[in-house]
Amino acid sequence: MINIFTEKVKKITTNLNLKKTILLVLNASKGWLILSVVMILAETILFLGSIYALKILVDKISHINFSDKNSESEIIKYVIFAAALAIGYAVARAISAYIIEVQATKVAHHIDEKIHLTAISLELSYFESPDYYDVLSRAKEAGSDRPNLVITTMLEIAKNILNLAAVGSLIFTINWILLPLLIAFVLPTLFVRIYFANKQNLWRIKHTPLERKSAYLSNLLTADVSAKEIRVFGLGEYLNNLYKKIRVEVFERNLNLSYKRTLSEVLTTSLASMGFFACIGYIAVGTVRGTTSVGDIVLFLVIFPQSFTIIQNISSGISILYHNNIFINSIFELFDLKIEEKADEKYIDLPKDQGITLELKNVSFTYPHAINPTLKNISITIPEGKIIAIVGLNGAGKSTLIKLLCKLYKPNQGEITMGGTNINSFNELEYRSQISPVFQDFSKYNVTAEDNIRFGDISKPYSEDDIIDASKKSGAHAFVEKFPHQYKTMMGRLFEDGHEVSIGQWQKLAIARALFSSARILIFDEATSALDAVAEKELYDSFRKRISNRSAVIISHRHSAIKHADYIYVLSGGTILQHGTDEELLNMDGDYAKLFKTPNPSS
Ligand SMILES: Nc1ncnc2c1ncn2[C@@H]1O[C@H](COP(=O)(O)OP(=O)(O)OP(=O)(O)O)[C@@H](O)[C@H]1O
Repeated sequence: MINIFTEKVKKITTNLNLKKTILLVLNASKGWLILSVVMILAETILFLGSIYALKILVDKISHINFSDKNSESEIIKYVIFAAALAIGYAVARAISAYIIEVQATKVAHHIDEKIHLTAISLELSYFESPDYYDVLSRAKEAGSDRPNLVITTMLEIAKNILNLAAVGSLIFTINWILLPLLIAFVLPTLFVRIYFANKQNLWRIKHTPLERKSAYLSNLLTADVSAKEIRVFGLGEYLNNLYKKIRVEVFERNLNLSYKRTLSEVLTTSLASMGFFACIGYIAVGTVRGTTSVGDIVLFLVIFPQSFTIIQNISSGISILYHNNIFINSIFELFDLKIEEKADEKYIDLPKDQGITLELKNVSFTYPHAINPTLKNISITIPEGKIIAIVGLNGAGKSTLIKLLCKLYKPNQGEITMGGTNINSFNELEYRSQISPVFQDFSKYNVTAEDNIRFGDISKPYSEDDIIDASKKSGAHAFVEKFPHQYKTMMGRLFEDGHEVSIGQWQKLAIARALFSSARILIFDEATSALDAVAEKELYDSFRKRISNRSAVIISHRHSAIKHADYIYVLSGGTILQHGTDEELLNMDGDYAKLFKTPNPSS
């Protein structure tokens, strides 16, 4: 699956993905999009009208009959008419800008939401792929405004094409030769912009990994999690130099492209200016010869800068479309992943009568991108209502096994069953609602203390008693009740009035979270590693009472945590070496006895 994804990423081309973008924006804000189109049409009509009114005004002034008493009032009428159109144009532009702003916000929210929904629905294995992070980082960058920018740019291009057609027809009324002359001089600007926009996009695709690396280093230098080590180990300067090296490399690679683009733009805009003066000369000579009017010169002087701006706008609009295309593609790439994953899956209900005994049958597993398997031919049973412990040295594969039990990864060989049915047959959410883990690298949520606990089952109706009950069982209640706002206290220091606690206290909140859930299987992966010896002993000595009749899987390096388990598996190098009760294993001459027979101070 990862390989398919990598292939898909490689296939990103610079083709414009306009149809999908339009549908996306229509989905987010149909009404506002229609309004934008209407306003753009109004703007164009008013723009044209105001310019043409100006030309008529100048012609009227230049042909004025000074003996005619009505001519003054007639001129004023034309001035008022031209002014009204110009004001109408200004108002239409302001309304358009407002509509576009509202539309942009709506689209940005819609896309952010879709990106989040897609990210949370992806299998964990996607997070193993650097390609995924490249696409995600581009999609996130694109998320807030780019699809809308593409639509507004398209509307702008459409508006400018309409304006150009209108302006072109006005130029045509002066003299037909001016139009092809102008196009010939201005067109190279357009081509140069499109060419370099395309080059810039290819450059961006190539450099996303480098950009991500520098963003990572920048984050390391500024984030709180790394602040302590950076100071203690004096890593600041070293990391900053690494960051600077990447920035300089990216800058230098981009410089060459920028240099070529600037040179080409200087040449093409000079050509356009030559065209302008050639036309001015042509009309000026025509006026002297009496073939063109003063109004024509005024019209041209107003129109030419306008038409030049319009053509510039069209070309920069096209370059914006290309420029944003890679980001838009990344968004669709991300959205498409979800559809691929979830299609055609049919689920069966969770077992009711058969119980929830979990069984791993000859399970083997290799991480995506890894060469060697982490788990080899593992068979373990977690009977309903029993406490099972898994023991092993660092890197033995214990946490990996937990990830498989949580259905975060699927085994490459063998199967995991619940109540005799392969867990792949169950709906993921439903299956996971039966499993409540405390991960080794549990999350510290910067929300209230009670929400830290409620996150164990957010669908459960709010009950303060249940929250406090779980909190007491985990040992968190003792410190939470001392907070000024008890369970309403904000945890962590990211937000105002936040209360930072020790790592052991965070861990107690994580345990309370797992206990709060109604899941029938609890998993404690090094869940008490930061607890003091007294707190850990208290927890495990009455563990059965605390978890009532639920099943549990405990992973720990401490004998005190596992000795009460009903059955213990010893894992080494991804295989089960030994299994039995604590007493049986201690009496065997194996790894378990070596680890735990000589009591250590913490056991
Ligand atoms: N995301 C990953 N991608 C590739 N390989 C991984 C990944 N996570 C772990 N591994 C590999 O799997 C092996 C087992 O890791 P695991 O975290 O399951 O060990 P563990 O028994 O829980 O160790 P510890 O006691 O240190 O927590 C590691 O040696 C590592 O090489």
